[in-house]
Amino acid sequence: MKCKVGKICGGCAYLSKSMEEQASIKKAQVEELAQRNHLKLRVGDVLTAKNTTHYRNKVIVGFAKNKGKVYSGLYAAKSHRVVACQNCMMHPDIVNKIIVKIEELVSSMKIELYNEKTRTGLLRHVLIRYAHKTDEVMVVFVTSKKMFPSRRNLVNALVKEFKEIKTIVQNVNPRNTSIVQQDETILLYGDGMITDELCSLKISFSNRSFYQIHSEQCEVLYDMARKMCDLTKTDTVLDTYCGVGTIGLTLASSCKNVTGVEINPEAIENAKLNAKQNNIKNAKFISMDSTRYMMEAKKFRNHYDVIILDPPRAGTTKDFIEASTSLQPKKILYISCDPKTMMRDLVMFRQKGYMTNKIELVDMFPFTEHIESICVLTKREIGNVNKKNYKR
Ligand SMILES: C[S@@+](CC[C@H](N)C(=O)[O-])C[C@H]1O[C@@H](n2cnc3c(N)ncnc32)[C@H](O)[C@@H]1O
Repeated sequence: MKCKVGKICGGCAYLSKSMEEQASIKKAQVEELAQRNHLKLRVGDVLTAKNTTHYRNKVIVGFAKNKGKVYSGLYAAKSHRVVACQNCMMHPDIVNKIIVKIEELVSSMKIELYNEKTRTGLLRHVLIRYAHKTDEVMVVFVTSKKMFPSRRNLVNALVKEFKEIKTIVQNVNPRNTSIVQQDETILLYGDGMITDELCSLKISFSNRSFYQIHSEQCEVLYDMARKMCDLTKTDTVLDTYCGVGTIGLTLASSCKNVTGVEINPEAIENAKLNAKQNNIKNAKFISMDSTRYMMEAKKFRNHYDVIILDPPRAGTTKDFIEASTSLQPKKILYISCDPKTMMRDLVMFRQKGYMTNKIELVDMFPFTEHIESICVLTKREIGNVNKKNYKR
C-alpha cells in the first residue's frame, strides 16, 4: 500500500505488509502473549477482512494552519501534530469528501482553530461517523466553548452539498484533555443519531456511543460470538459493557432473555431504541457500572447462564472477575481489542476456575497493529487446571 504520509501519520503501522503477513504477525504476537502468561491456548488463524481499505466508520481529524492555510488530518505518531492528509485510504470516500469541504468552510468562515498550548481558539476536532449499509453520515464539531458563531452557515452549507449527512451535532469540550468528546452535546441538525444495519438488525447510535469500527468484520465477530455461546432457548444472557446493545440483540432470538449493562447512559438510550425498532421484547438495558450490577445481582440471587464481556482496551478488573465468577455462569464470553490486557485477565479468571483452551482472532483493524480476540471460558475443576489446560 502506498501512502504519502504513511511514515509520519500514526494511523497505519503495517502499510508495507500483505494481509497474509499482517495475519501471521498478529497471530504470532497473541501466541507469544499467551506463552508469556503461561496460558496453554490454541490460537486460531486470523479471520481477515474482505474490505481492507475505506473501512473505518469513525474518523477524527484535527486542524492546523500552514502559511495561513487551514489543513486537516490525523495526528503524527505519539504526538498532537496534525499531518495533512485529504484522502486517507482507510476512510470511506464520502467521509474524505466531507472533510475537504469542512476544511474549505473553516477557512472561508474564518473559524478559529483551538490551540492546545495556549488553550485559546474554538474548533478542536471534527468527528465523522458513517453507517456502511445505509450510507448515513453524522458530523460532530468538537469545540472548546458553547459559543460557535458560524455554526448555522456551516450546517446549511454541509447539508446542502451532502445528502448523506443525516445529523450534525456540536460537542463542547472546554477541558485540558486528550479525550475528544465531553458530556455536553448540542443538536444542530437531524436527531443526533444515524442508523446502520448489522446482522440484519437496524442499529442506531449517537455521537458518544461506541460502535465497532469495521462493520463487516463486526458481523464476523458477532457470528463467532454466537457460535461460541451456543445458546439454548432456556439460557439467560448478561451482556456487560454492552454499548448500544448490539451483541445481546443479535443473540436475543436464540435465548430466553438478555440483560445489557453499560456505563454510558446515551448508549443505553440507543440500546433501548434498538430493541424497540427491531421488535425484540426479551432484552432489557441498564445504565450502570457492570461490576456494581453483578454485585447487586448476586445479592438478589439472579442467575445468568452466559456472561459476556467486551471491555475497553484497558481490559477488565479484578473486582469484575470476582463478581462475574461469583454468579457461577455456565460460560463467560470474553471479547477484547487488546490481547495484552485480555491475557492478564484470563490469568485472573483461571484463578477463579474459569478457563479456555482456544482463542479466535478477527482482524477489525487492517494495516494497523491491532487485533480483536474472542474466547469462551467454562468452569473447570481447579485440581485439573495445571495438568490439563495450562503449563506453568
Ligand atoms: C469495546 S466497547 C464494547 C461495546 C459493545 N459490546 C459492542 O460490541 O459494540 C466497551 C463499552 O464498555 C463501556 N464501559 C466502560 N466501562 C464500563 C463499566 N465500568 N461498566 C459498564 N460499561 C462500561 C463503554 O462505554 C463502551 O461502550
